[in-house]
Amino acid sequence: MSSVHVAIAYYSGYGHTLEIAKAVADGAGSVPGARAELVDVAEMTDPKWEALDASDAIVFGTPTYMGSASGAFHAFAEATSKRWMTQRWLDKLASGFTNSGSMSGDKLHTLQYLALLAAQHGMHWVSLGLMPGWNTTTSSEHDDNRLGFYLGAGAQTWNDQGPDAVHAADLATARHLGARVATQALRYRQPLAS
Ligand SMILES: Cc1cc2nc3c(=O)[nH]c(=O)nc-3n(C[C@H](O)[C@H](O)[C@H](O)COP(=O)(O)O)c2cc1C
Repeated sequence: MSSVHVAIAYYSGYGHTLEIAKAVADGAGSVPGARAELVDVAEMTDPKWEALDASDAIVFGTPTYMGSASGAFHAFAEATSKRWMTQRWLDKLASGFTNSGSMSGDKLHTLQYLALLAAQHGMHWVSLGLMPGWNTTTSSEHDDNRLGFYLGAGAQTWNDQGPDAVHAADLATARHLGARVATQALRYRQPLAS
């Protein structure tokens, strides 16, 4: 069986987004033939860059700070320009997630930014692939995709709570995203029918 490598390139200032990143990795790693690797973009090293270069898919993750990706994630994104110059990541799969204090908190802008970053690298964006939850009188905040994103996974954690308070539904949604990216990476590896 072919195997695929899903890298989760994340930043987390206070540990909340790290919990989401770990759930994405759990989901990716749960797919037979896939392995997942967490890459903290605040501490990039040559081996970490090489791991991203060698991956089949990169899932970008960052908290939303001031309506966009965090400054540290932006610094990483700027550093990827060396890869952009040679289109080193051309045709890899990509996806993304973000987490913030408010239900909206302008997270969509962060996901759109991550998708643009992927597009600049010529990567293929994998959407969340879940119907929105918590949007009828009979649904609940415990539904997968409770915040109703399509582009990637969006999570919300209370500003006065620690990382252990990350919502179980957001973790489940993140696991779904990781599994979906790994599954798509395995499909993408299949030879084209002649
Ligand atoms: C500098 C800063 C800016 C923030 N801006 C936003 C924002 O625009 N929208 C929002 O909903 N939450 C915002 N927050 C809250 C964080 O997104 C939230 O605390 C998140 O869980 C932090 O994740 P982390 O622990 O992985 O850093 C901000 C927090 C900080 C520290």
